[in-house]
Amino acid sequence: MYALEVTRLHKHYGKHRALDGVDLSVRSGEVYGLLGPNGAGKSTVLKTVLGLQRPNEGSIKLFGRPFDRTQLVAVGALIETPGLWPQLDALTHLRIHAKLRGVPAEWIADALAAVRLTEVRNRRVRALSLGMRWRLGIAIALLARPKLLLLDEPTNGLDPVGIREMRGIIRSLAADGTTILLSSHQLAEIAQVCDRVAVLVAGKTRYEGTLQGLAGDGDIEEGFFRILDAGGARIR
Ligand SMILES: Nc1ncnc2c1ncn2[C@@H]1O[C@H](COP(=O)(O)OP(=O)(O)OP(=O)(O)O)[C@@H](O)[C@H]1O
Repeated sequence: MYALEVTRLHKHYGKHRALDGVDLSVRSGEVYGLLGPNGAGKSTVLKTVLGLQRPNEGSIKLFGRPFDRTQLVAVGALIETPGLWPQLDALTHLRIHAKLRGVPAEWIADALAAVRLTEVRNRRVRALSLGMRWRLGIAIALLARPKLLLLDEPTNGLDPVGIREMRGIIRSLAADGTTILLSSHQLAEIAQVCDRVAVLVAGKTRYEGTLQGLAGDGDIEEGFFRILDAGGARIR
């Protein structure tokens, strides 16, 4: 059973083909990594899956059915930076989002615990570390108990402690049954948490499979660069 299937997805901005044939198949319960250099199209894929961008061609299936917006209640996402108010505390953020989305207030405690922010729930955002702000963004995404969670570069800008913390959170969410699709341009990050990966180069899927398959006879990094070189990777 697939949580998400993306087939021959195209997104053009004028003459620029941001997505030029993307195929992905994310199995229910797995942590799936979307890898690729800057400009490869990772964020555009996530935005298209969320209905924030309309594709020019291709299809998206969520939980085995063709995409329609009503399925998005089961999808949580943190794309780019979380929109937070510096003067409000973490708990107030979650209360506001719960109210707006009709989520029972009792679910707030679970979202806080899932991202390990229970202790600092009364701290204002301006006094939270960058890692804690990211985790609050994830807590907001988790409020409605999504089956599929999309995370765009969840370790961007974090120090090693923040990165380790994020990794632990991703692993425990997956252990609890949430399917996770995360994008990164940092191979080492993906290698530590993902079951399978796709490598996008210039808007095309150039590899999909396990990390062992990506490594081939060498190491994962060599396999990754081989695919980038074969796909004509360049900064776009
Ligand atoms: N709204 C837009 N208008 C025009 N071009 C865009 C727009 N959004 C993205 N692009 C272009 O589409 C391509 C893919 O961008 P995207 O942000 O999806 O890449 P990415 O893989 O997420 O990169 P990064 O790792 O830098 O975040 C890039 O060349 C980008 O400049």
